[in-house]
Amino acid sequence: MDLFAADDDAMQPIPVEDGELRFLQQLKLPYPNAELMRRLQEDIAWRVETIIVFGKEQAQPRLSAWYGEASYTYSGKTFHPLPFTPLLLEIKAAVEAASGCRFNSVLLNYYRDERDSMGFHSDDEPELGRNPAIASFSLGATRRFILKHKQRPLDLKLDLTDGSLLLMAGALQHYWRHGINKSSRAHGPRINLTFRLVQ
Ligand SMILES: O=C(O)CCC(=O)C(=O)O
Ligand SMILES: [Fe+2]
Repeated sequence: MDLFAADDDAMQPIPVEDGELRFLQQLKLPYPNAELMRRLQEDIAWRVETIIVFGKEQAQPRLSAWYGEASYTYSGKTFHPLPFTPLLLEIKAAVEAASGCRFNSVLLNYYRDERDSMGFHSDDEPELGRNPAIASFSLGATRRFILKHKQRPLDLKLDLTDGSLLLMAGALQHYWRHGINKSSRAHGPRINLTFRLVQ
């Protein structure tokens, strides 16, 4: 066996300071991406979450859902997840095999079109522990994932394509924020799943 042969199933490092990023173009799963996308669109209990901005309730500009085994606080709200579905368990197993990390919960986000977005944040809640590994699986339309360093004028832009897996690890959440801006160009629907290990 050639240990140094190019391995299409291995996550490749993306050079970044103050943290770790790894990327895989296509996560191996027993279903085509389009079928996974359709099943998740239909079967997930999608909700519009609200957040309080300057004392006013505002709908988040996307749909979301939590599944898994542990409740979790995010943007100041505590979520009580639904139990993993068989399909989510299959995806989780594939994500764990590719990343070598273990996860017990997933936040799903559904960007309906180019007007949906995710504000800049770090996934640094105490429940995630120090230097959490977070695996982000994308389906559907390509959207640009932007990372901005908190202390230095550095940014990084990654186009997250259909079927791709991004792993954020090491001190990344400590030093960087990430988000997805609205786009002025038309985009179809996109679903993103971020797998986490909640302590
Ligand atoms: O949709 C994405 O790619 C990012 C999702 C994200 O940052 C999160 O769920 O915390
Ligand atoms: Fe995030």
